[in-house]
Amino acid sequence: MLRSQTKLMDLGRRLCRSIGNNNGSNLTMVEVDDKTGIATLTLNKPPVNSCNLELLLDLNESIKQIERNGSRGLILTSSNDKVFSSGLDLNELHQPNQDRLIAFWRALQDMWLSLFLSRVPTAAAINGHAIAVGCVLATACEYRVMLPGFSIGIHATKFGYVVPPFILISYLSVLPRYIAERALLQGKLFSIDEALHVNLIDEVADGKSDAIIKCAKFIGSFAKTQPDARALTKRQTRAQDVQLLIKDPEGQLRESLEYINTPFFQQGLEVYLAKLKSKSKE
Ligand SMILES: CCCCCCCCCCC/C=C/C(=O)SCCNC(=O)CCNC(=O)[C@H](O)C(C)(C)COP(=O)(O)OP(=O)(O)OC[C@H]1O[C@@H](n2cnc3c(N)ncnc32)[C@H](O)[C@@H]1OP(=O)(O)O
Repeated sequence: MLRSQTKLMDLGRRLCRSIGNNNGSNLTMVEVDDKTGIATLTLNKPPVNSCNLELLLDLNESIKQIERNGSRGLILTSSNDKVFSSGLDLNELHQPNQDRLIAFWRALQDMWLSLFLSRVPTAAAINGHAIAVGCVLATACEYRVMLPGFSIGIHATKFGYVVPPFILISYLSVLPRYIAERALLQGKLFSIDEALHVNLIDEVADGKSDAIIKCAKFIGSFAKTQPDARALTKRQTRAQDVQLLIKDPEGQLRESLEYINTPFFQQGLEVYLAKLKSKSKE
């Protein structure tokens, strides 16, 4: 092999370094680009990145790991080329074991706070459908780039789910109130053109690598800012949004659990899950 070829291969190997998140699972993967210092955090729970307890814990650990290792930014994406995330794993909510449900909802609240308040610049390369909490993951980031042909939004009310305040806030942090309210009440899923029109997403990309490049460019726009000043300013800007969850996480947990355990919610969920299963068998 030519020396120049070996050099190129070494460079390729050096460009992205995988870092673990200490728990040895592959539910999320983190790779840091050695050149830019930007970490790509990939959701990797087949088939559709539905967020169960393990994925939420793993995601939270990876976000913290990225902050600890001094990465310059975080790009959230998916290993599935059709689905960014299908939202909460509905099996976690259906006839739940109460201890697991408590752990699950705590993990959801904690993960959202970690991502929403992350010290580093965050961007989502949305390379597939981003449904309900899938959309919440994207809106917790500071910037969104999406590929055409997919849907994004929170359609909970269509299926009889009330949305908890932090999910509401993740919409209100990127959309004007009247648009957020209307979309939530309609249970609307946005096409890419609609999402771009209301600024639910910032840019359209023509492929995953293009989306990652655009996200990296956004993160690069903070190169001349002082990281601590940026992080503190972000925290202050978002302080009101997180007040409820930070001041009273257990109260928020209790309210959600009470609602999830109602026969009304459980019956509706049963019908929805059956529909989802029969659709996937068509
Ligand atoms: C006052 C306080 C109130 C508190 C209230 C708290 C409780 C309410 C919570 C309200 C907020 C809700 C948030 C959520 O995130 S709920 C999740 C909503 N998500 C969905 O509805 C997505 C459903 N899925 C789809 O539409 C499609 O799967 C998708 C477009 C994402 C992909 O389609 P595709 O054709 O590629 O894949 P399949 O549909 O064949 O799915 C493959 C298998 O995966 C299963 N699946 C899909 N999504 C989920 C899910 N979210 N949870 C669990 N399982 C899911 C699907 O059934 C298939 O399974 P099988 O292969 O086994 O049949």
